[in-house]
Amino acid sequence: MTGTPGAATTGDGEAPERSPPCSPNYDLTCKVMLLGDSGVGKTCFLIQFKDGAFLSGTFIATVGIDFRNKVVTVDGARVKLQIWDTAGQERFRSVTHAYYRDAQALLLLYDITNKSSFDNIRAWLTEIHEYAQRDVVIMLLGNKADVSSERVIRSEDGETLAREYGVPFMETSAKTGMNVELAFLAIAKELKYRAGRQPDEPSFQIRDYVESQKKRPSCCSFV
Ligand SMILES: Nc1nc2c(ncn2[C@@H]2O[C@H](COP(=O)(O)OP(=O)(O)OP(=O)(O)O)[C@@H](O)[C@H]2O)c(=O)[nH]1
Repeated sequence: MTGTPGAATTGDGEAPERSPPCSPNYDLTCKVMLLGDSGVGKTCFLIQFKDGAFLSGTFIATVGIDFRNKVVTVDGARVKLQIWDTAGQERFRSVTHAYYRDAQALLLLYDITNKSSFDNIRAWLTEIHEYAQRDVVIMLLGNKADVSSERVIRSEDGETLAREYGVPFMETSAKTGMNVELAFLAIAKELKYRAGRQPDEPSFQIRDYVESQKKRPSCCSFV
């Protein structure tokens, strides 16, 4: 993705809503951010979810921040996800920090074929705790699960890290689409549940939901 450094580009030609409220009136509008090192696949992940397509070929790093909207229906409610795709490169960090505070959910990606992207997850979580809302929903995603021959991070390592931080985890592929929709649906369900919780409604546990729904890569998860 390209854009103007320091400014939000409007990928759909739609004006981004500043501080969208999670209001039961619209059914619901929620702001989700994609975070993680440069090259882990954030833009591809978003395009796969939005358009069902995979951007292969030359890697063009995101500049600044970009967004797309997509409406999903969960449990009878229409949830508009406003999804912000951030630049993973260090030099854009101060731009993206400004967007954290309005986010209700963060999808934090690493690349299962890139050890440093996994090692940097702790630093990302530190940053999240510094800049994001305290009750922000966080999900850890090990992307590029289709590239089993180049895997350097075991699925178990992702699971262990996620458990340590109390966040849901799954491996994904922006190329094949594995678990991409599920990641956003789980977020939408959680935010819908938080926004419109009825006294008689059973509680929604996002980690249990993800565990019960996620697909695992067809090949072994060991290296
Ligand atoms: N095989 C495979 N390749 C992927 C996957 N996701 C992304 N890629 C490739 O990884 C490279 C980087 O993808 P991007 O989506 O641009 O990465 P990014 O995280 O948005 O990078 P920044 O914009 O710099 O933060 C591209 O060459 C993609 O084609 C995936 O799930 N599987």
